[in-house]
Amino acid sequence: MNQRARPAPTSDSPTHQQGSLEAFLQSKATRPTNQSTAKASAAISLSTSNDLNQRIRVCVRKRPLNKKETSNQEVDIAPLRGSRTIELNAPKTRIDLTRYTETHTFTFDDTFDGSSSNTQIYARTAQPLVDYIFKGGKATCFAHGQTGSGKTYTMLDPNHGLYVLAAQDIFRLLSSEYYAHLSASVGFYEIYQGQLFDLLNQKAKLVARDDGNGNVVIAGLREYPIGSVEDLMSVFEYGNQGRTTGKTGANNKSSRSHAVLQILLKTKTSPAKVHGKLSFIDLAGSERGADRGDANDKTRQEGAEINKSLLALKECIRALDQNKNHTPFRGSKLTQVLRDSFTGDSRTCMIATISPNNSNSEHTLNTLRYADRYRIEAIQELD
Ligand SMILES: Nc1ncnc2c1ncn2[C@@H]1O[C@H](COP(=O)(O)OP(=O)(O)OP(=O)(O)O)[C@@H](O)[C@H]1O
Repeated sequence: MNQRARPAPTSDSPTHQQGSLEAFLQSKATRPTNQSTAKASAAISLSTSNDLNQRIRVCVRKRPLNKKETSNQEVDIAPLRGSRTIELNAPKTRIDLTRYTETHTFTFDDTFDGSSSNTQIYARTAQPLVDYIFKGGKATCFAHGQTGSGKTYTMLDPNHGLYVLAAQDIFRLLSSEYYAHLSASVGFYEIYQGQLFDLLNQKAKLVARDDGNGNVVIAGLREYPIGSVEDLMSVFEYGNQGRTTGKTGANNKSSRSHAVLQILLKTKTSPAKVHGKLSFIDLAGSERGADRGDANDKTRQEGAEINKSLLALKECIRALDQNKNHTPFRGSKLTQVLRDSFTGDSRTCMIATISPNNSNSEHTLNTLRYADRYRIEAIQELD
């Protein structure tokens, strides 16, 4: 039986029992903060090597086999070959029921296996983006992959997600005299069933608009000033409690929405100007009917909407890949919001997350193919 971790909002009337962000932060102020997770990270190199300075980087992260997969005697069918190449040995069955293996090989900017930590991944994915926003740019780091493959673990894990590691560097840089004119603030929203909801403002409905210069503006989004890593973690904790998750056959705490956490660097002038923006996007996972387990209507409807928006994202990647004049960004709220991550001089890092086991080979091939398309787009840009 499918169980929801918490009630999900309906499209036109989001349900939420959350108090305000201020009340939440006040209640936390009386509790000790988790200092151990906010240790200063290794020194950031402001002159990152050239291979990390591409406009688009595409990396793959393979998670370890989980307990269930191991006890089902599943095996890892996606060995890494060096630091950039991954092989997928997909099990196949012929019409006469004989079995064979189909091998696919892909090369990306970086590949990581189950032994890689978030800190190692951060250094090759989001850290260069932190550098970039301090130089005045816009950057996006997003995770894409099937349900249960490790997107949330990578991007938005409350203690060691890439956003925490980025915040450690951001506040270290902000504490230097060189950046004394800048301050940070955070916005956090989810895209659920084709609509935007503010996770820092009791799920108020938001509207995505084009500002006329090709920039996407989320009208009404609450931006909360933050002065430390602990501040950001508390604000995130509050917002994350409102995020729509549910239990599916593939993941006990599956994200049923796309979540966007954006950290803004602003000048301390009046009015303040946006100096740089870094968005972390944790996409809801692509799923098949079987992944949903014993799903109710709502879970099925959510799954259909998730797949529809991810399909729109794939259409955009395909259009970019084929150099089409028109890229269908208007195809979904997700692609509308992601639009300025794909165009202009913004920097983007896609982390394609995959499951290693044989029964997910179809999904894994699909994820690797789209990540590959996106990378070809990046290479064409360089030519
Ligand atoms: N690299 C990893 N090392 C150890 N455990 C991991 C790793 N990646 C994911 N996991 C574990 O696998 C489970 C699923 O991960 P996660 O929730 O991040 O998947 P997801 O891709 O965000 O799924 P969904 O799309 O359903 O939200 C979690 O229990 C998580 O802790």
